[in-house]
Amino acid sequence: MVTDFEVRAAEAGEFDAVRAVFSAAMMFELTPDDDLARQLFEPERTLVAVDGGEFIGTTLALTRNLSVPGSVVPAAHVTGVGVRATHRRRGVLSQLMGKQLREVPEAIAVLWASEPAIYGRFGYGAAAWGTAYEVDLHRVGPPTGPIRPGELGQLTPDEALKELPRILGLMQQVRAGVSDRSELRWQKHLEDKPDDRGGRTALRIVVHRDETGSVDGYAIWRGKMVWNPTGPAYEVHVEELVAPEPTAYRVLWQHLLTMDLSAKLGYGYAAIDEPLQQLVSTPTALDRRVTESLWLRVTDVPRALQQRQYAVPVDVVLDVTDDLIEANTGRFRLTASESSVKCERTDDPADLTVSVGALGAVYLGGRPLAEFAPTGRITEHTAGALARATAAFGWPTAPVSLEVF
Ligand SMILES: CC(=O)SCCNC(=O)CCNC(=O)[C@H](O)C(C)(C)COP(=O)(O)OP(=O)(O)OC[C@H]1O[C@@H](n2cnc3c(N)ncnc32)[C@H](O)[C@@H]1OP(=O)(O)O
Repeated sequence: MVTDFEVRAAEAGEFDAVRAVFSAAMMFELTPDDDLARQLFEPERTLVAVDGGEFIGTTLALTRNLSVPGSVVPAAHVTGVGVRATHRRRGVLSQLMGKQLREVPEAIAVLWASEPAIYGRFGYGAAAWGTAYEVDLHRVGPPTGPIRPGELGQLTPDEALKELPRILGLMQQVRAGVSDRSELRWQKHLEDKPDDRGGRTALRIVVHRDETGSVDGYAIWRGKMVWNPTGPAYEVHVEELVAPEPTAYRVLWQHLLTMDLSAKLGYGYAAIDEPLQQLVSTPTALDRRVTESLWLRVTDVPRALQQRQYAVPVDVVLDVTDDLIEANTGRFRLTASESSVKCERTDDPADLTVSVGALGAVYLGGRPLAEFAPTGRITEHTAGALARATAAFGWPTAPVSLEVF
């Protein structure tokens, strides 16, 4: 064990040192200056492990909101987790993560994991599962239907900065798991540095307009020119498609799936229940690969359970186990009706014992609570309580996370 290192909040001037640790751990080259990333740096929400003056580990908690069933709430967006290879497996991450999870003011924390094996031990659960598509455009059978002249248009990044945040906000009302973006974060999202294009074109931002001319959906994509001996086989790479309104959704996908010269389309952020599967004639041509996307950690049980909505009324006493956060352990009564939700500590006997990791996994309504019973992470003490709680924690649409942060 490394025992003589210090874990503390970063200081304003330590952006470069923090970035150097993370880039070394993740094996990517630093770009010379990244002005927007520097402006987005939140030193007081960044923890560093320092050993004799050397930075050996980091973790960041970004200040952002996340949609959860029936609401949009603050969620610590954890990223930048890295420990120098020379100091691995000596407890550095454990110290950083323990301090971070005990101290963040938000009732939940979320992250995308580089490797799924890392975060379960810290009480995170895989709360949203995403689907990556690699679409065979010759086979897929795209959606069909009329497209009015003027219904589709293209925006510059500056124009997009004015229109897109509103659409993302509407999307947060439709699906859990969607993170908001501040103006600065939107600028970073649309920054489009040539080095980040991976051999593809610059960003193209296509929008759908409703009959009044108002933007109600958008797609951000890039193309890649590919010529085979037999002819063109271009690739369309969709980076984001947000269209909560059904016509906008259909028309945008119709547009992208019928792009001239193209043979393949890639999209990495589809939901498990992505409606596109119902709109194409050959869903198998979407070639779907399912992976965990958003991991979620409940850091304050009563506050977290009280700030989401439930699919059906419920009254259940949960006995929560949590090895890391003492205040989370014990019995809590969750009472939810159509008009109110309450979660309070209680001395009443437990209906269910549940690990904090299982609570995180079901928090966004993407996994059934009952799935965890055979794993030992949930025990039923009152007959029928598991079925009732499973129905309440579920949600009609699956959560989706639209970006790796
Ligand atoms: C949200 C994000 O930013 S995702 C990015 C995560 N970062 C990376 O993947 C970069 C490369 N890797 C690293 O920087 C480091 O190896 C880390 C951060 C993954 C782990 O840091 P360490 O300081 O080595 O972790 P630490 O010593 O505290 O390990 C705690 C436990 O987790 C286990 N563990 C650590 N890393 C891994 C891993 N990649 N896979 C499986 N288990 C792991 C350890 O074996 C240890 O288990 P134990 O308690 O049973 O002995």
